[in-house]
Formats: sequence, structure tokens, C-alpha cells
Amino acid sequence: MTHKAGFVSIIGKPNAGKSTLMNQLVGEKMAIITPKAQTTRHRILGIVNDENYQIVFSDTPGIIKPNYKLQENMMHFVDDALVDADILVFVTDINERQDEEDVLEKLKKTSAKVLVVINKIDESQNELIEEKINYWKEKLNPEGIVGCSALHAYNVEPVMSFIIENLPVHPPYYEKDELTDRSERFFVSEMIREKIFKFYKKEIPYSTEVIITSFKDSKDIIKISAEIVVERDSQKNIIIGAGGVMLKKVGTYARQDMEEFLHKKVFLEMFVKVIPDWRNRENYLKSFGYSE
Ligand SMILES: Nc1nc2c(ncn2[C@@H]2O[C@H](COP(=O)(O)OP(=O)(O)OP(=O)(O)O)[C@@H](O)[C@H]2O)c(=O)[nH]1
Repeated sequence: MTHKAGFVSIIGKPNAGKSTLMNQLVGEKMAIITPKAQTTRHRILGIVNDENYQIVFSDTPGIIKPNYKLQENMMHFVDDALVDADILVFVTDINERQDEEDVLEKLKKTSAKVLVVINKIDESQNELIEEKINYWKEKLNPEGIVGCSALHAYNVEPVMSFIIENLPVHPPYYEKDELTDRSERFFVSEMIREKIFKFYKKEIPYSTEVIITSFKDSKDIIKISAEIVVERDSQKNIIIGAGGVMLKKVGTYARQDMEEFLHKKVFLEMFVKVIPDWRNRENYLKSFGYSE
């Protein structure tokens, strides 16, 4: 049988459920998921291997108008994902009220096959699903449309079937035992970042970056040191919390995730560091992996 392989990019507005859908499709907790918008800052590759095909997924940051340099660079990742893609999965929240013109503009320029996924149908009535399907048919005339609930794994199979059907005939791009191009360090830093998104309010998560400064794997334990970078002293105090309670909470939950992911005992230490205005400083964005 001929082998199929291709790049599939998942795009859409912040909070539409892109990461949730990708995790369902890839079957592993690759991208971190939180209820706040813009948690996904990088492109993440998740690879699904089968004897007859290889699907290389990219999850992308939600499409927005950039307000600061970090967001500008995040949008470059989106553009890269569009250029590479054989198939674009455009995820839209069934209850989305914002206009999605910026997404549409990007979609109109692509030569990839487009699948529109109307997500979160668990929060909606059948009539609205019909209405939305007709709306997107008219607006985009995509190769496929599916309504699903990524969160409840409802009707996700048709998304997978569409992808497999539309993959180009191609030899595999990666070794068949590779699941991702991201390192363990990356996933570990995302686990800390996820907790920060969960436990802190307002601008704190958006002003924070997590850097793994050391990752030492020994026989019985992995020792991990991380730096939590914020923009101001006041944010540092909030991250640490009274008597260090908040930081301890982040550490406890992140460590539990790490131990589950790495199948080993983890010793985690974290330091909080202030780098004023890092999100607008090119050298920091570069060293944190947000630009070339
Ligand atoms: N009710 C419902 N909620 C969902 C569904 N899919 C995702 N969510 C929730 O929507 C929120 C956002 O999901 P994510 O997967 O992080 O969204 P995203 O599009 O990757 O967001 P960004 O990273 O900000 O671009 C989370 O709270 C999810 O649990 C769904 O099918 N139904």
C-alpha cells in the first residue's frame, strides 16, 4: 500500500479549543490546556504514526492583533504553520461572537485543504449547529466541515478520517517512533507555565516565562531547576505569595505532572527572576525561543 504523510496545522481564535482537539487527535497531553486565552505560545509538533501514514500536527497560538513584540512573534509561528501545511484544521467555537475576519484572510490565501471544525457543540442546540455549518459553507467553501466537542471527545473521529483521507502520498518525514520534536525540558517548562495560568489572575500569566536551567537525570530521581521570569518586582511577590505559599502550590502540582510524564521521581526547585519588559526585548525573545 502507498504511504501517506503530511503536515496538519490547527488554527483559530484564542480559546477555541485547538489544544484540546490536538490532544484528542494525538492521544497524548502534548499542548497545555487552560481556560485562559493565549496559553499556546509556540508551534508544537505532535506526530501520529501508523503503518500506512504519518500525521505531523502543529498546534498554533490563537490568532490575534499583536499588542507587544511577543505576540507579534507568536503570529509569525502561525504564518509558518500555514505555509507548511497540507491540511488546515480551522477550529471555531460555536458560540464565538468576535469577528473571525483575520483568520479568514489567512485561510483564503492557503492552498492547503481546509477542514472547518465547529467546536463546543456540547454547549449548543442542534439548530445552531446546522446554522453554523451553512454559514461556514457559504463563507469559506471548505473541503470539509465537522461539528464536535473536543472536550468530551464527541465526534472527533470524522476529523481524523478527513485528515487521513486528504493526506498526500509521501514517505514519512520523521522516524516512525518519534512523537514530537519537543524535548522533555520543553514539556516540563510547559507544565509549570500551565500551573501559573491556572493559579494566577490578570496579567501575571502573560508576563511570565519559564526557563529550565538544569535537568539532571540520575538513577532514581530527576533534579530539575527552573526560573520563573516576570517583568516587575510586584509580580515576583505575587508569584511567590505570602510565605511562599503560592509558589509552593505551583511546584507541588507541576511536580506531580512531571512525575507522571517522566515516570520517575522528580525534585523540582524554582526561582523567580525579574527581567523588566522582557516581552518587548528582542534579545530575550530570542533566547526564550520566540524568534530566530
Ligand atoms: N464546553 C467545551 N469546552 C471546551 C471544548 N473544547 C475545549 N474547551 C475548553 O475551552 C478552553 C480553551 O481550550 P484550549 O484547547 O486551551 O484552547 P486553544 O484554542 O488552544 O487556546 P489558545 O491556546 O489560547 O489559542 C478550555 O477551558 C477547554 O477546556 C468543548 O468541546 N466543549
